[in-house]
Amino acid sequence: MTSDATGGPGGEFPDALLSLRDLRVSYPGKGRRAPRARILKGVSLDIRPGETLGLVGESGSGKTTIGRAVLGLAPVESGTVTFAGSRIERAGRARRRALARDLQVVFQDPYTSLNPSLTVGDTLGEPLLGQGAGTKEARARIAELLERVRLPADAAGRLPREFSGGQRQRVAIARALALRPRLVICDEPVSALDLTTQRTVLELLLEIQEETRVAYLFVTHDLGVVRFMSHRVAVIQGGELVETGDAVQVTSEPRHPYTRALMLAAPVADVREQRRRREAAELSARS
Ligand SMILES: Nc1ncnc2c1ncn2[C@@H]1O[C@H](COP(=O)(O)OP(=O)(O)OP(=O)(O)O)[C@@H](O)[C@H]1O
Repeated sequence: MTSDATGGPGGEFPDALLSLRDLRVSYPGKGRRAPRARILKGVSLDIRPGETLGLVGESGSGKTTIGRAVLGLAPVESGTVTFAGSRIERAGRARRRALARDLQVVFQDPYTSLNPSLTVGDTLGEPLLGQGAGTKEARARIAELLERVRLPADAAGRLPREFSGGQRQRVAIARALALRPRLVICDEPVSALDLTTQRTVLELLLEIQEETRVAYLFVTHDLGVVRFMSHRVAVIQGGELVETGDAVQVTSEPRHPYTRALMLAAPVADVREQRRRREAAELSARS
């Protein structure tokens, strides 16, 4: 079966910024004779400019692998990845370097994703200088970025260890934004943060999207977060997309049994809300 989060039956989004078609990723088996481990089994999805596609599914379902395949970090067996009109699934190193202008990533763990020996200024300056900016231009852009993510200007001279998890994640976001990308892959960007900090970082990402029209592929296992952030949601199970659609519709009236099960498994503090969800899921299962 081919999984599909495109514009509908045969209805691709003609204005898509990123399109995956029948994408298959597999890794060599562990032993010499072991079969390859098939991780993505024919995934198709579209993301339009300025849009957030939330990608949800349980641990091991292949969410991160989709992001890695787009970034050229997972072995694509077959299928296509088209970004801004060009096929990139087999892009070499030079093309990848050029693509870094438009395609960036924010990882889950702000404690390991930043180089501990680089100051925040050097962390933000690296991509700018690497793409040919002059020192003065880079310095101005660093100041702008720090202000954008609401860090003080003197943060530039400090090391990551001097910052909290939420502040570090804001540095990681600033670094991803440095080159004004068109798409940022956000791989569980708030899962390592406490709830209040999560909210601040998510709101920051939304503000930035409003200002810049950046698109996000937003990977998360948290249905509350996905609903808050996404325009559309794709649900992945065992390397296949099982349901896709408008974020509110998928999270409040899921059609696929797997999505319903995910919804029921999602922790909610409020017992009445838990009951409401269960009843809604049962109703929708009957209809
Ligand atoms: N380099 C690799 N070699 C072999 N198998 C891999 C490799 N990377 C990932 N996998 C396997 O691919 C499957 C999907 O992993 P992936 O990280 O995409 O899942 P996920 O949905 O992002 O999970 P999580 O929410 O736990 O991060 C897992 O079974 C994982 O063990």
